[in-house]
Amino acid sequence: MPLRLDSAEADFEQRFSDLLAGKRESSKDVNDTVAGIIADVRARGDEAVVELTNKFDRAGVTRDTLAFTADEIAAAAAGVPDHVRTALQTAHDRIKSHHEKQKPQDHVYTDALGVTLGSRWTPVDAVGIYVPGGLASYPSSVLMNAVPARVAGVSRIAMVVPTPNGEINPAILAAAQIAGITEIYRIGGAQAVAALAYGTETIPRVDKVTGPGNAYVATAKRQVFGQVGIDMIAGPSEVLVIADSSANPAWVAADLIAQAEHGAGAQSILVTTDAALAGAVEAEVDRQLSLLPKQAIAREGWDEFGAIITVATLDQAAELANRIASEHVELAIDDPQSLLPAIRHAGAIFLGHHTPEAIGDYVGGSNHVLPTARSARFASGLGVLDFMKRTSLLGCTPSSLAALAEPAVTIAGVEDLDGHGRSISIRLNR
Ligand SMILES: NC(=O)c1ccc[n+]([C@@H]2O[C@H](COP(=O)([O-])OP(=O)(O)OC[C@H]3O[C@@H](n4cnc5c(N)ncnc54)[C@H](O)[C@@H]3O)[C@@H](O)[C@H]2O)c1
Ligand SMILES: N[C@H](CO)Cc1c[nH]c[nH+]1
Ligand SMILES: [Zn+2]
Repeated sequence: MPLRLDSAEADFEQRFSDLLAGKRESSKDVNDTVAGIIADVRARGDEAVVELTNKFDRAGVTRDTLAFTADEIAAAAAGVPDHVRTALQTAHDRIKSHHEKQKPQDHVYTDALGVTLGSRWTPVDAVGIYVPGGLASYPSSVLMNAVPARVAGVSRIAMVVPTPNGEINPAILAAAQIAGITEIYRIGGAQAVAALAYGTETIPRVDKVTGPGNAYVATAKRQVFGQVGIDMIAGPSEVLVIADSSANPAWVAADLIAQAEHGAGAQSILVTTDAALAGAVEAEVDRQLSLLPKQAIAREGWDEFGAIITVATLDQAAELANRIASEHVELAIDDPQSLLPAIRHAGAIFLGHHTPEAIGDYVGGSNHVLPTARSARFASGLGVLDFMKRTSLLGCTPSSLAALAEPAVTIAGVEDLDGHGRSISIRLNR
């Protein structure tokens, strides 16, 4: 049974706070396990990666088979049916076209004093992209990571993907081929993140690790941050649907199930102004779950982490959505534009009855790697800027340096840093 809350009830605030505080991702156990795995990979390199991969994924890898060969990639991709390849190519092209619009411009100008100021954008040299693959396989996540990296101009992209029982969905390799990725390793979980961050004999280290994954992957990214950059925490998937009486209960139920189906801590929440709709959606989720191939996973997620919240007004729904700061927020109302300004914290917003979140997972063109676990309060979805960095530029002439010298030397004085002051004053013709 999902949690049922009603904002009119006296204990609502307490129960809502408990929902916010609920941990789906990073228990102490996961933190400790991940710290052990990272230390092991740092100490023993390939040997640890091979051992851990065979332990957790039963992948049957050796040091020599950690990387897919070019022939393996080509053969698997060639076996993918034409309609799947076409769908992946459509997704690729739409993601690429949208992300190309995110490419930042360098900006340089000279101010009234004659000081040149500006920003220059350059790509990260080497990135590791994580493609999840424990409970499900995600060819779409290959594209969501790889396309913005390529648009940014990253020169080395190393992809990791777990191969449970030694198996890979060929569509993963077809997506990689479409996106032009050639360096691919059969590894996942915390050991893959550690290998990318610290390097092993076989896997050269990268500068940044991006991509979604389960609690082990998300925790590993947190723990290697600093050694490498990370995009954000994109952990177990979430959706929050705001619906009023204009919503179709069967459609809303289908969207809640679509996230619960991700399993491994995924969360689906309905916030509605219509108590009758709340009941209808709950019954409909039950009915649709019984038709779903992944019924057990989705039902577990819905029962454990799902919630249905009844509120008085759409403004109140928006306020709760901001406090939850969900990865995905759907506005299942007739006039989504009217509520849009009120939604301030969300990884992505889906507008109106005809925009199921799943269209954004695949072919909408926007990125599906999005901040989870309330991190949409301060983080954004994956994009081209995650694969670039901004360097500031500054240039003085003799006269603009002279004009700025006095306040600079004064501040150096109050900071008691005479060396700083001297490096400025030494240049002045006095
Ligand atoms: N936020 C996003 O953008 C986004 C996108 C796609 C998927 N997802 C999420 O990614 C996740 C994918 O999870 P998944 O499990 O299918 O694949 P995954 O690749 O993230 O995790 C599989 C790995 O977890 C590790 N692991 C599993 N159990 C372990 C244990 N007991 N101890 C140590 N390591 C262990 C193994 O190394 C295994 O290779 C889901 O939660 C899904 O919601 C998020
Ligand atoms: N909903 C997931 C997190 O945004 C992404 C995904 C990939 N494939 C299916 N779904
Ligand atoms: Zn999804």
